[in-house]
Amino acid sequence: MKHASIKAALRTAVWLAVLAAAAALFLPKYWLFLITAVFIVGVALQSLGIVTGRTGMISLCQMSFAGVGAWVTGYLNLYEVPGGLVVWVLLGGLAAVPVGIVIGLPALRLRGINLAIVTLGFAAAFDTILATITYPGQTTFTQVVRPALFESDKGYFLFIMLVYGLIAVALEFLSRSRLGASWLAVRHSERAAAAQGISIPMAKLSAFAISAFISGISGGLLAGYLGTLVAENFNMMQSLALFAVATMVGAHFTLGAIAGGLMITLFPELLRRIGLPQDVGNVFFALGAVQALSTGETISETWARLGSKLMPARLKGQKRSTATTTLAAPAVHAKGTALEVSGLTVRYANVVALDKVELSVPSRTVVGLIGPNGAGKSTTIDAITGFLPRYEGSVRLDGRPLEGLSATARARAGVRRSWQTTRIAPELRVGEYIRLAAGGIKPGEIEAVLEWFDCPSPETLIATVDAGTRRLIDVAGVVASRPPVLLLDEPAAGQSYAEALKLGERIAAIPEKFGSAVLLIEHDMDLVRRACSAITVFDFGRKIAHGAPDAVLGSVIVQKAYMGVELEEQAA
Ligand SMILES: Nc1ncnc2c1ncn2[C@@H]1O[C@H](COP(=O)(O)OP(=O)(O)OP(=O)(O)O)[C@@H](O)[C@H]1O
Repeated sequence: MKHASIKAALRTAVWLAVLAAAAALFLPKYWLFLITAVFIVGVALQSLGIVTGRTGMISLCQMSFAGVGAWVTGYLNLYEVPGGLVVWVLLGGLAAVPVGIVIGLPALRLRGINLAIVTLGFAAAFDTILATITYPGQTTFTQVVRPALFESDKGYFLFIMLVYGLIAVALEFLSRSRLGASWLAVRHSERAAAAQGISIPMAKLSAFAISAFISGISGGLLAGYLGTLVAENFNMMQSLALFAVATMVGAHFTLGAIAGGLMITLFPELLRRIGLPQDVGNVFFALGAVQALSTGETISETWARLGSKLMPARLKGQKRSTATTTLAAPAVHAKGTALEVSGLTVRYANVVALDKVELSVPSRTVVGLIGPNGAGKSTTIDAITGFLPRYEGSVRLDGRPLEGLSATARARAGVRRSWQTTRIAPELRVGEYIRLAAGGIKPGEIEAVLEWFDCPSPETLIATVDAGTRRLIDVAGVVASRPPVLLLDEPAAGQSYAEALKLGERIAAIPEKFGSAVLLIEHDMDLVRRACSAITVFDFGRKIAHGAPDAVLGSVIVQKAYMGVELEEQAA
């Protein structure tokens, strides 16, 4: 995984260096000056890519963070603080961090349009503040001093390319780190992310903080580019245009950020040359954003899709290496009852979904939980894993009550689950997902788990695998974390009959190979027979049977629950 990050980072660094050298050598002075702005805007777009593209939160105040960075840079320049532009820009970025965190706080509770209103409100408030103050050096026309080595316009272009490259490389590493994967997981499904033990507040606030830092840097770079700044450089309309372009191009991709920078910088130039009003640009950006939202695909993703069609199959990373890997020894958990549910009652308004049910899963066993549709099986899993606001009764893990713990805390304590519908972020690679799901797992162990489940190689993009395989990867991630208890909610959905039976065999072997106990919800009775040593049956929110699979599945009460009146009619 580390190897892949280094390769990706090197690739990015090399082609950016080639681009910089070609531009510096062949572009005329005026165009070089314009292209410098492209990459400064590209930095701002990269910052928005973190918060919006990667984490799925709307930020309409990104240029306000840039404004903070620019203001601090201008101030430090005015007072000739030692260190020069590099230090001032970094301090400007740091100054934007607390602002980013404060703006990020409402994101812990708000989503979508509500978060958009809050961030837009901040941008409007920032506009008002800027209208009453001036940028340091604005009235005295004090120019922000560029670093001595990069003073000329060509030099400053190379300086900007250096900064852009450093940020792009850092983001390559970040996007393949657990933090980067957790942002994508949060964007895709907050519930699934919490079930993996990810702290949602931490993921959201870190995204806002790092995004504000990079945006603050872009403001400082702009100060060095223009020399003096005015409030209009950072107003609300700039933030809105940035958001629209980021949505259109996919600013969390290095190429997308550059394409967005080109549009924002060169479009006004083009409009000026053909004599059209500048507002036409905003209309175009808005239409592009609507197009990307309605097709669900940004320009970068379209390029990637078309590019992958042209790529030879051998480069796509679908095949796992043939070398066989060995699973680590099973985890050692407490003996006795791993999971104990007593008197569990759940109501949805007038519907009693669960009525004082009892359930227990001994350690290192597989227990099936079956019942007709609406019997209360998923509700039981939701209650155990902390996804219901309230329930009556108690849930104990290795004898310890879980009441009062959030979903994240329960997952960290060792109750892990999969979902009826797969909730893996498609932008992740298989190995990144397993690492995200299983915490501090070693690369060799990731390979071994994937091999054991017959899943694609770690480098395979989730988006490229079919629904049945995604479910298998989902289960592999939960199993790889080797918790005391794992709850699998219909893991065979989307699999063929043969695949389901094979999965049944694998699930039966989980306690021995990984040390975990399993509570398995399934409708496929052949799979249940293969996997489980005991079965509990629910009907209408009550426990109606428990025991060995053959005895339970052969009992009249269970058959009646499944076939209802049909059986009564046959008996009559
Ligand atoms: N959010 C909800 N609001 C209201 N009622 C709900 C809600 N979720 C579940 N129910 C009701 O609670 C009962 C149990 O539902 P649950 O989804 O737990 O059943 P299940 O056994 O998992 O069914 P299936 O096999 O179809 O997934 C059903 O009557 C269902 O309609």
